[in-house]
Amino acid sequence: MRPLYPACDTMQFPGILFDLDGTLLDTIPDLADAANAMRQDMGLAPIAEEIIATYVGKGVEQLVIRTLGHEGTPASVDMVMRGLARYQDHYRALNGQRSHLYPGVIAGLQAFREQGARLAVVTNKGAEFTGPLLRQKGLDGYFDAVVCGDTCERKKPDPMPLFHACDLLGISPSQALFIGDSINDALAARAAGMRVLALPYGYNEGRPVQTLPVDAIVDSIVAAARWATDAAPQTEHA
Ligand SMILES: O=C(O)COP(=O)(O)O
Ligand SMILES: [Mg+2]
Repeated sequence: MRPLYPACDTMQFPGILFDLDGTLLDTIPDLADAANAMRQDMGLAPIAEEIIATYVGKGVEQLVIRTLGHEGTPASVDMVMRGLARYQDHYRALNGQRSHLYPGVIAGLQAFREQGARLAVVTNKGAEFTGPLLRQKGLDGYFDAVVCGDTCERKKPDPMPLFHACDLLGISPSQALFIGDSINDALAARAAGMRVLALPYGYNEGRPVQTLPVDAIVDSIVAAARWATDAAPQTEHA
């Protein structure tokens, strides 16, 4: 019987786009330390790392707004502006200190490279912090493109940074696989017309990863590389 989707003669996914925080690196310890240092500067008590993890995902402005509004009263614009400056100063000093790679990341990136795929990072973290962090953790050599939260006019869940990454890789969105940990990744990938996988160990703004509209949940980046070759149904590329 003819398969539903004819197999293509090139590799299944010529381009793989990766989220950063909660997908490649566990960055919560440093994000939480910086957020609590900001709170202390502003006369507020520290909050638990697990709570701050639920505030991560939509970029630094939302992290600051959510962290300052933790007690239930939304912070004023002036407070948010002051908090943002304090937070950035602290994160500049703390970035990478207690962050670490998740198991299987390096082996998974190598597996994707061996498949011949071009790789990109698409993160909502600012460029000022992303480059140094990738270098510090020995990840920078794997990627042909890095798109950050302030590279494009809009962040994930908007598809704009994903389209930009595809342009930089020289592929069409339908040729890309997105690998992330949150609703922002899933919605951005779906809006871009990409296949998408989720990792269960990241930060999905406090919601179960099983609720995400993704093609599959995989345990690690190595498992994602296996899925890309074995499990994914063949699709026709534009
Ligand atoms: O900065 C954030 O809010 C999250 O970053 P991410 O897109 O790499 O998960
Ligand atoms: Mg993430």
